[in-house]
Amino acid sequence: MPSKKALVRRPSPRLAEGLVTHIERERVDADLAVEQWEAYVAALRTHGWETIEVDPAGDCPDSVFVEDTVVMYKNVALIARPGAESRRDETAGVEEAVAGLGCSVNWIWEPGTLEGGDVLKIGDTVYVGRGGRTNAAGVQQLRAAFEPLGARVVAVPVTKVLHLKSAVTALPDGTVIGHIPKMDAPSLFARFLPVPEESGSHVVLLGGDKLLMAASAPKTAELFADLGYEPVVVDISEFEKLEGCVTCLSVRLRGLYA
Ligand SMILES: NC(=O)NCCC[C@H](N)C(=O)O
Repeated sequence: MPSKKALVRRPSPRLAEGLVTHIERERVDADLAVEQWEAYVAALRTHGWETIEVDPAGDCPDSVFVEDTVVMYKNVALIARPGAESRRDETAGVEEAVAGLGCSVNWIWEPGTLEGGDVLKIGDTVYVGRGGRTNAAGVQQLRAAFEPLGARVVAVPVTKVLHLKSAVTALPDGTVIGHIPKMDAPSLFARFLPVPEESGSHVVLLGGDKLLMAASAPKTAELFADLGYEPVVVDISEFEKLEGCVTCLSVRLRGLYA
């Protein structure tokens, strides 16, 4: 039976200093951010996920975006090497957490850079965004780590958004969803459904028909409900101001031998 454990990481008191690359900086309400994070974690728990808090990294403003620090495939945790230098200190605590859970640990090494937000897994196909945070050496190292385990790694150019998963994720049946104006190469995806809002392209699969989504994508939530899915909506406005989305606030550990 697949594990239903998920890593999360409490927001740093320095959250408001987090990086902003493709959008204008807006003031972040740190108290509201903590409330929203708690509601996000509660939504995971309500839907059967055991959440594991990685030790907070108070000095790292972006550490709440825990997805960027590690990529899981089967029982292997590939520790990222963030393209953003200010995020490099985030990985130590995550490495400790995944090793403690019994994962086999591997690493992206210099000169490689890779952030987990650039990696979208659909079954054994692993799409990796080559963009501002993940370089060619990072893509090569991801291939070398996961192809021997049975993955097929597909590299995707990303120039318009922060990470691949800022532009596309996938429904439970593997249909890729994305907001076309933010995508470089929609034709790379064989079964593709366009969505009307940028943040509508981000879903976390909670199990069954349930999709965790941001409150900022009401039209897409309606579209998914009409297709027989059950949107579970959370407000993550304070994280969106820092280019975060629902996917980046957790790492689901689905391949663990629990
Ligand atoms: N996977 C993600 O979408 N991560 C969002 C990271 C946002 C953070 N402010 C950053 O620029 O690194």
